Amino acid sequence: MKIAIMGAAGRMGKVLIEAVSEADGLELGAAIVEPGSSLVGVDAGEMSGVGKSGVLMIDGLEKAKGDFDVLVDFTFPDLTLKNARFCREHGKRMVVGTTGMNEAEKNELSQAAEDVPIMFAPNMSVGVNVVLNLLRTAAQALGDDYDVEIIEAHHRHKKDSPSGTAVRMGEVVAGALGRNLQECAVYGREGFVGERSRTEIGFETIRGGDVVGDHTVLFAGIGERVEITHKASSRMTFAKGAMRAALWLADKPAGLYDMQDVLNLKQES
Ligand SMILES: NC(=O)C1=CN([C@@H]2O[C@H](COP(=O)(O)OP(=O)(O)OC[C@H]3O[C@@H](n4cnc5c(N)ncnc54)[C@H](OP(=O)(O)O)[C@@H]3O)[C@@H](O)[C@H]2O)C=CC1
Ligand SMILES: O=C(O)C1=N[C@H](C(=O)O)C[C@H](O)C1
Repeated sequence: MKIAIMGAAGRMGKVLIEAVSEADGLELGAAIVEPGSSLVGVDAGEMSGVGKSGVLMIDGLEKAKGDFDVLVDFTFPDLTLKNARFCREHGKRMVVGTTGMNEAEKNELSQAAEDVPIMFAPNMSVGVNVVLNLLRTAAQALGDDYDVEIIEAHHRHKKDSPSGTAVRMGEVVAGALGRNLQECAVYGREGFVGERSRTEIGFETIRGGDVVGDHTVLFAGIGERVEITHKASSRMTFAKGAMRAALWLADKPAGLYDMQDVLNLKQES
């Protein structure tokens, strides 16, 4: 199966090229960089440090049309949606890791999935997807007596906030508590904001240095606190998840899937 990597020279792009080179059953078909990039024409394997791949980087998905089966896209919302329109038109599968999409953008991605299989997840690590199930269990057991706060930390270059993973964690906890995240989320606090309401879910964001991705969900009760934490120490954990998803999509019909489908972790909510 041939893989195209969008944003090949990005933090995730480079690691994804390495992951393709290590995966059984997958082959690098194309590596796409920003138009005008000085990396156009450079060997993608050499750029990512895995040695010559024979695939020269290009600057446009249309130039790769005949060279791939699955597009792996970890970039930014506008570009991912443009690529989804292309994949829909040309019958290509997609693995999407891009975060920071608003509701309208997510809807647009699901429309593309009416015609092609797309796996879309804010975090492709096995650990985070297991944590999502732990969070559901904890929230159901602890209930409304425990205040929920979600704290995430990422590297200084991250553009979206809070992280896609933190938002998904919030959705899972809110769902388990019978709340609507859009109504109960509070993002950061500053000034004389008054006492915390009992039903809010707070989000705190830290940005700095080279933190790959830390997430903690705090359930704070009277007399005790429960903290469920995941720490990513290498982007390879996300890249391996993306490869697993690309292989999993091979025999799937059109539709929007997530990493819990790939890992067979889906639970009744
Ligand atoms: N789902 C998951 O498991 C994970 C998701 N992510 C998400 O992945 C996304 C990317 O993260 P990260 O790799 O750190 O970001 P980067 O900014 O490092 O990577 C994005 C890359 O896309 C390139 N790019 C810009 N425009 C184009 C274009 N028109 N065509 C092709 N490439 C283009 C950028 O080039 P340039 O820099 O020159 O503009 C950059 O190299 C984020 O949304 C992040 O949250 C990250 C990790 C895990
Ligand atoms: O931008 C990142 O780096 C990451 N983004 C994802 C997110 O927004 O949740 C996943 C991971 O935490 C790394």
